[in-house]
Amino acid sequence: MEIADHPDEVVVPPGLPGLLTTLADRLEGRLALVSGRAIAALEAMLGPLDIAMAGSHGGEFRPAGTRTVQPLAAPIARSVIARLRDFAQANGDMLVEPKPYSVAVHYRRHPEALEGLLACAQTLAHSDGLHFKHGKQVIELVMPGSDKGAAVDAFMRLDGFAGARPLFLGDDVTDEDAFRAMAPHGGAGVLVGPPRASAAHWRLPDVASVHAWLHAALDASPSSEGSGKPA
Ligand SMILES: O=P(O)(O)OC[C@H]1O[C@H](O[C@H]2O[C@H](CO)[C@@H](O)[C@H](O)[C@H]2O)[C@H](O)[C@@H](O)[C@@H]1O
Repeated sequence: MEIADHPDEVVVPPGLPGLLTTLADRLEGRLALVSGRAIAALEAMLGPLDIAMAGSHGGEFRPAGTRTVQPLAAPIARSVIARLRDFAQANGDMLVEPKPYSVAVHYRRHPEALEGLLACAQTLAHSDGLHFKHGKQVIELVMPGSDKGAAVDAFMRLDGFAGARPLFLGDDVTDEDAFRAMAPHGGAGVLVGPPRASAAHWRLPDVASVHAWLHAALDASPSSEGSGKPA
């Protein structure tokens, strides 16, 4: 999906949920969505999908075949969210996005507030023992132990994934933890976007090329009937 000005304005291409479901079926369940967003936010965008998911940067984890979300971290303290809300309100009413195991503050509409936001977030990270992430026009505080690499490792311990050679596609700096987690499993990362220093071994230039690659993979897979189109 392409970046939008506001998280609620993301446009999901109409064929994407079907494409993901078809891929998951073709891979016999060995497909997982690993996101900085909450699992609830992923489902609000994509609809209810029976696909393995990890949200809140790996703080929450849900294998396929269940609606039960397992925590991989402790919930973030309400006092941290309240402090960031106070800062955001005092600085142009920046968007605060609380998630079960992390909290994001979006400064896309208020770049002038970035310096103060970084100082506020780093102070909170230090005082409350949180990890700090700086994504695309967003800063996030997450519970220790929750990152996308930890989520990858948790999936790879499941029977359905164990022994598979994983590929992880991502565009954000927060995807680097997952790219680094690929090597011990014999897998590789695929950076989506322009070249940058990255632990990924491969690169696709943009979201459109990811969709094209996934459709080509479906077309080429042995059980495909040739259309590559999701059912
Ligand atoms: O791991 P991801 O699935 O890539 O999630 C990363 C963050 O995505 C969202 O923020 C980003 O997308 C927004 C909508 O396009 C954009 O407005 C924002 O600037 C981006 O940082 C989401 O809101 C965050 O919670 C995720 O951590």
